Amino acid sequence: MTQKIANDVYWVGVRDASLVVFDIVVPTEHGTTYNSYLIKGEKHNVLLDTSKKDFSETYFANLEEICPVKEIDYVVVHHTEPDHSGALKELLQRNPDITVIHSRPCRKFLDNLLNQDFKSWVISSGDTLDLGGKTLKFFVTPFLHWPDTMMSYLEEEQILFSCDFMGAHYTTEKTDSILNSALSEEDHKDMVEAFEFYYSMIMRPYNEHILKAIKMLDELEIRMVAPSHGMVMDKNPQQFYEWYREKANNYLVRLQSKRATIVYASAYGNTARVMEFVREGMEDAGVEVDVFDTSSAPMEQIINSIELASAVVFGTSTINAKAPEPIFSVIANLVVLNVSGRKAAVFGSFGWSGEGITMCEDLCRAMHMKLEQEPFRVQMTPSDEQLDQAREWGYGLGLKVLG
Ligand SMILES: Cc1cc2nc3c(=O)[nH]c(=O)nc-3n(C[C@H](O)[C@H](O)[C@H](O)COP(=O)(O)O)c2cc1C
Repeated sequence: MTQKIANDVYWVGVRDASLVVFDIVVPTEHGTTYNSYLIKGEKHNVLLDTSKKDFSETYFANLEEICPVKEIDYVVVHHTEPDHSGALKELLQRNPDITVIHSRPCRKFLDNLLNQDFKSWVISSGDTLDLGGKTLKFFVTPFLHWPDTMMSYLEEEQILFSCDFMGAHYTTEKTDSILNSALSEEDHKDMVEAFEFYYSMIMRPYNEHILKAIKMLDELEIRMVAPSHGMVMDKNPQQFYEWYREKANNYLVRLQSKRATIVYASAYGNTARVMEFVREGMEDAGVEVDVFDTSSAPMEQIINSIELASAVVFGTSTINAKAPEPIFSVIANLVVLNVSGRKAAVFGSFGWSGEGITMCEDLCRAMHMKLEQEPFRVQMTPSDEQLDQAREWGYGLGLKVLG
C-alpha cells in the first residue's frame, strides 16, 4: 500500500507491525515502518531511502505502483543503516543509471555496503536538486545518529525528510494512512510515547549534534516532517520539533551542571557506609549529589540523573572477583547517553582482592570516561578513620567536579 502525502509526493515504504526488538536492544511495542518516499518532478523522479532487505518484495511492488524503477533518476541515501538501505543494491541492479545522492562520510559506507561502482553525487549543506517544479534542498546533519546522516527539504511543499531524527518505531493496523492526523486520540498518544522512547533510546546520545542540526533547520518553514520510521507528522510538526530542541538542551544544562551521580552496589552495607561519607564530602565542596542504590533504583532514574551530571561516582563491592552485575548493568545502559570525557571516580569495600573496584575503573575507561582520582578502597568494615578519609576523598573529588 502506498499513499500520496502531498502534491507529487508519495509514501512508498513498508510496515513491519510484528517487529518486537530493533537493533538488538530497542523494544518496539508498536512495530515500526521503513519509510521511503518518491517525489515526481517535471524533469526528474527522486526516491528518498529504500527499505530493509527482508521487505524488498513488498517494497518494490509498492514503488512500482507509483513509478517504474526505470523512471527513477536519483535516490537519496539519508543514512546507510540497513533498515533504510537494505533494498538499495537491488534498486541499482534494476536500474544502474540511478544517481545516489549522499553525504561525504556516507561514501565509504556505500562502498562497503554495495561493493560495486555506482553513480554518486556527494552533497554539501545547502545544495539543491531541481526536479522540475520541485526543489529538494539538502542538509548534512552528522551523528543523527550515524556519521553519514543527512536530511532533505522539499521547498514547495515545506516537507522535511528528517531521516531518523524525529522518527518513531510505531505503526498501527487501525488506519491505512501514514499521517499522524489520521490517528485517533488514543493512538496518537501511543505514537507520541513511541516518538519519545525512540529519542531516549536512539537519539539521546547525540544532543550536541541535534542542537547543531536545529541551528540549520531553524531557517525552514516546516509544514510536515517525514521521518524514516513511524508516522509522517502533518499534524503539529512544530510541537515535535520543539520537543526535540528542549531535550537536546540537556546537553547545555549538563555542561553547566554542578551535580554528581553516585551509583553503588553493596551486599552487607560496607560500601554503602563509605558512600555516605563520600557524599558528605562532595556536598561540603558544593556539589549537588544524587544517590542511587542499584538494588532498588529504577534504571531509568539512574540514567536520567547521569545525563545531567558532571561526574559519575561508582561505589562497588567485590563479589567472586568481580564487580556485581548491577554495576555492569548501569554501565551497559550508558549506551543511551554520551559519557565520553565525563568525570568519574570509584570507591568500594572488598574482602581480600578487590577486583570489583579495578574492574569498574576499567569499564569507566572503556566508556571513555575520565577518572579524576585514585579509587578509595576499604577492606571489609570501614573504620572511623577510613570514614573521615572517605569524606576527604569526596571533598577533593567535589572540588574537581566544580573545577
Ligand atoms: C559471595 C561473596 C563473594 C565475595 N568475593 C570476594 C572476592 O572475590 N574478592 C574480595 O576481595 N572480596 C570478596 N567478598 C568480600 C566482600 O567484597 C566484602 O565483604 C565487602 O566488604 C562487602 O562489601 P559490601 O558490604 O559493600 O558488599 C565476597 C563476599 C561475598 C558475600
